[in-house]
Amino acid sequence: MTTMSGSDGASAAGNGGRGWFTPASDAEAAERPAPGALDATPTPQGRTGTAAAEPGPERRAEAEPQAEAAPRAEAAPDPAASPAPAASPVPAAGSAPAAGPAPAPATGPLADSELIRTSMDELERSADAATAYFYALLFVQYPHLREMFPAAMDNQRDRLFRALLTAVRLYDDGKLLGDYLANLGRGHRKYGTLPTHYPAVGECLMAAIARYAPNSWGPRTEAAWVRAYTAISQTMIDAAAEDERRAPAWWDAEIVSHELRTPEIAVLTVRPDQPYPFRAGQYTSLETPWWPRVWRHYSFASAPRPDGLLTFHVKSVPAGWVSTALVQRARPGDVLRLGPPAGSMVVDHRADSGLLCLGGGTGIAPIKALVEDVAGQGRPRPVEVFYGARTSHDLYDLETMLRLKERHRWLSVRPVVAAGAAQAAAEALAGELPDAVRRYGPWSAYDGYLSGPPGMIRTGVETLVGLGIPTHRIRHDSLDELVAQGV
Ligand SMILES: NC(=O)C1=CN([C@@H]2O[C@H](COP(=O)(O)OP(=O)(O)OC[C@H]3O[C@@H](n4cnc5c(N)ncnc54)[C@H](O)[C@@H]3O)[C@@H](O)[C@H]2O)C=CC1
Repeated sequence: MTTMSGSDGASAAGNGGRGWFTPASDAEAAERPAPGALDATPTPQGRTGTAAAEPGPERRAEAEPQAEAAPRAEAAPDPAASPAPAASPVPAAGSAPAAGPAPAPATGPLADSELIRTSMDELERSADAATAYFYALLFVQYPHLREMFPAAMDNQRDRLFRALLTAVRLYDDGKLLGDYLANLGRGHRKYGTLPTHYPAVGECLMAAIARYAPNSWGPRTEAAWVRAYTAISQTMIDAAAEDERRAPAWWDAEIVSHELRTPEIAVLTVRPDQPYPFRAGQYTSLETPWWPRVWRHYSFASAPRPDGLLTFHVKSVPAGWVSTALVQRARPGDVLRLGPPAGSMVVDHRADSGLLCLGGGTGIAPIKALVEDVAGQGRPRPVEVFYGARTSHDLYDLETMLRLKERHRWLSVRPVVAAGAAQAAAEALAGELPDAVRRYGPWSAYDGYLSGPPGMIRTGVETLVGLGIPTHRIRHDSLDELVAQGV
């Protein structure tokens, strides 16, 4: 992965008209791929195509717009009628990026990070309009890119802004930002995004920021953004290129079993067309044949198995295209498409500490995988699972969890039902999941693992911290991603 240091990456406005992504040297330019897009959800075209950025994992139970109509970008302000200020030149397709540009001079009164944050703060106030404008401009200027995106763009808009916000938030933490962007780059391989897409996206992004953050826009801010965008692109391109050497851009996976546990919840088992390496606690992105280019994230509900099969728990949510299709329409024989594994909610097997696991609803899926993972290590350590649901009827995987408990003496499983004692099964605790955890303990020697709806994760983390588990020992999937998914 490229380190983010080097050329200034300034735009035409900022560097005397050289244009963006000017190669640092001809030799490097010859060797490097051209930049790609910051946030595309492109069509899976070429299996081995290098990629752009995945805007952070959306989360599993998606709330999608109901009407599947013409692209929503049409509702955006007409960029042709009203050109953006400070429009920068389009770098030639295939032009090579600068080598490892620095994301920010970290010192000085107006470091890049400060300029970028100020403009993001202003942009955030018009986030919807800015993202709509961005996509409208992109599709007007580069119509061939339209087919790479889903027909309805609502979720896509969120994803772009979320990716930007995350990158900006992590801007001063080189390691975290690098990991995030590398993951984004790898994740975009499945879309078939090409490095040559990055300049187009960069140009339209700058135009949107210039238009919707006019008070903070100027040559210095523009130059800071160009440096940042160039660095971001390069990191993602490098990560995708590296990934290309060892993994396919996506996996086809045939459904081998489809089990309805409740009218809304299905357990799907799939067979990938080639080995799919992942770790218990991770998740993947999944595309169905019925909604091309619409990807959703689901956790693996089992640790890696010798037969290579993968299992997912899917709950259909109102207006959820993918989830509803997976629960109500999918059948054995249907073929899904999987992106690469992602996520860091994994067990450190070098440690001996106990695991305190909170699984809310279908959030129990990765918790079950973690339990199997610990069992597979053959080195017993205490694992305490609190499994929450609204009613006892919704504890769709309780039997499996109780069977695991019977097999492993180090495992405890406590069902928790939120809807009140009257509806609780005899053996279930009543109340919210985090409250139930408080009744047991002490937990300060445990590591926390949380998976479920965003509200549960928020209160769960607060609770565990209050019970003496430091934040660095608490793991969960990104809250931003859960929230942005609209769940
Ligand atoms: N399917 C999958 O692979 C995975 C799904 N998820 C997420 O898990 C969630 C599952 O949704 P549902 O099954 O509908 O769960 P749900 O909404 O029925 O809630 C399950 C549990 O969480 C508790 N809870 C909910 N909101 C809370 C709050 N604000 N404070 C404290 N406790 C709260 C409830 O009391 C209940 O015990 C979705 O958000 C999904 O994105 C997370 C990881 C994996």
